[in-house]
Amino acid sequence: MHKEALFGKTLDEIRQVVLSLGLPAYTATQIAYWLYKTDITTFDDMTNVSKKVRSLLAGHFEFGVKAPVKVNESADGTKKYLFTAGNGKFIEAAYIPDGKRHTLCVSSQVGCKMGCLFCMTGKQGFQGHLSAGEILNQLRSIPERKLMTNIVYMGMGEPFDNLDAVMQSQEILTAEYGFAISVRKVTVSTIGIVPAMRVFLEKSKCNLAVSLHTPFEDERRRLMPIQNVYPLRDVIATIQEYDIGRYRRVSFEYIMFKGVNDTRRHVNELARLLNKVKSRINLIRFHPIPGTPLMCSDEATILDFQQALNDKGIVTTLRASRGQDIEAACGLLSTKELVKAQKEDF
Ligand SMILES: C[S@@+](CC[C@H](N)C(=O)[O-])C[C@H]1O[C@@H](n2cnc3c(N)ncnc32)[C@H](O)[C@@H]1O
Ligand code: SF4
Repeated sequence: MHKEALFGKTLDEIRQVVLSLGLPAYTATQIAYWLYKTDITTFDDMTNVSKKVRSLLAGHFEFGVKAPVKVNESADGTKKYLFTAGNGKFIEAAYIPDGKRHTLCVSSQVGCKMGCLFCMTGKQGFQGHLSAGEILNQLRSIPERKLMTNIVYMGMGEPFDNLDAVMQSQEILTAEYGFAISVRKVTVSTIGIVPAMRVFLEKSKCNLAVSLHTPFEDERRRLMPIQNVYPLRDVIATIQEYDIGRYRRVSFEYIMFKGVNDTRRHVNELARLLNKVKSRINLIRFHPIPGTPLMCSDEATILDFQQALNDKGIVTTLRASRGQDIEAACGLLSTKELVKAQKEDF
């Protein structure tokens, strides 16, 4: 019999479970503590819960955390963790230490439907949604979990194509009963799915990052098919409808592609487009993937581009390229494992 996982449930949901099993309400708080504040992995380890309750829980639920199946460590300290996601499927989480900042980049789906030209996860196609528990397990089950200061939903998949699980995982990530990470330290990256983005802007206080990559709509259409459904102008107009507040951050991600989106024309159009949007731009070096003619802009061009945007009054940062020696492009490691698993099947 397939048992539902308890890990990944909100405190309210745990209360429902507890009441349905005829247990006292306070048991819910105890269970949440063991799920989200400790590193135990079985009901038996819940030592302040009676044996009877533990076996009742074990009879109805699985605990729901699982260790990574593989880890690759880069010379710069970045680690890529690989998790199974059922039936020969794999997802990745990247741990990126940087001085006092410890960032975990989590996946929200197995593969992705969006088909961006430059993305290895996109090339895998869509294989499934992750549950809130599977998203949070990427944090819960790695040795560095207690160090983590920042969580970014920038791994495999489009978070706003799996909105319910992403919102639920965020609740648990930021709640006092959960992992208690500040909303200011959590960022969700999206290709710009407008209806889900609205829900997120209304209901969550976490930061938003939008993958922009070119200010010109025809160019963006070629890089990112989603442009046909939710054009950039609608994405930006939607963001402008909301009062972003003092602490919340909206940023635009911009991968630098040589000879494609790295000219003065692009700087000028970006400045025009983002003129009235309280935001910043985060430049990203393109991590090459097999089967695409796209290349990364050269270093001098990237630095000039950054300077030119800053000169126009747009706060522009350049993301450090990390983990280059361990399949830095998100989706590469899991693709390798997927191909290996498929070969073993034959
Ligand atoms: C993998 S996506 C996941 C989040 C969401 N689906 C999105 O596109 O924003 C996170 C970021 O990685 C970027 N990205 C994808 N492939 C890349 C590559 N080969 N090199 C550098 N960045 C890449 C995306 O454009 C996006 O800004
Ligand atoms: S960049 Fe994001 S939206 Fe595009 S295919 Fe990759 S994961 Fe999906």
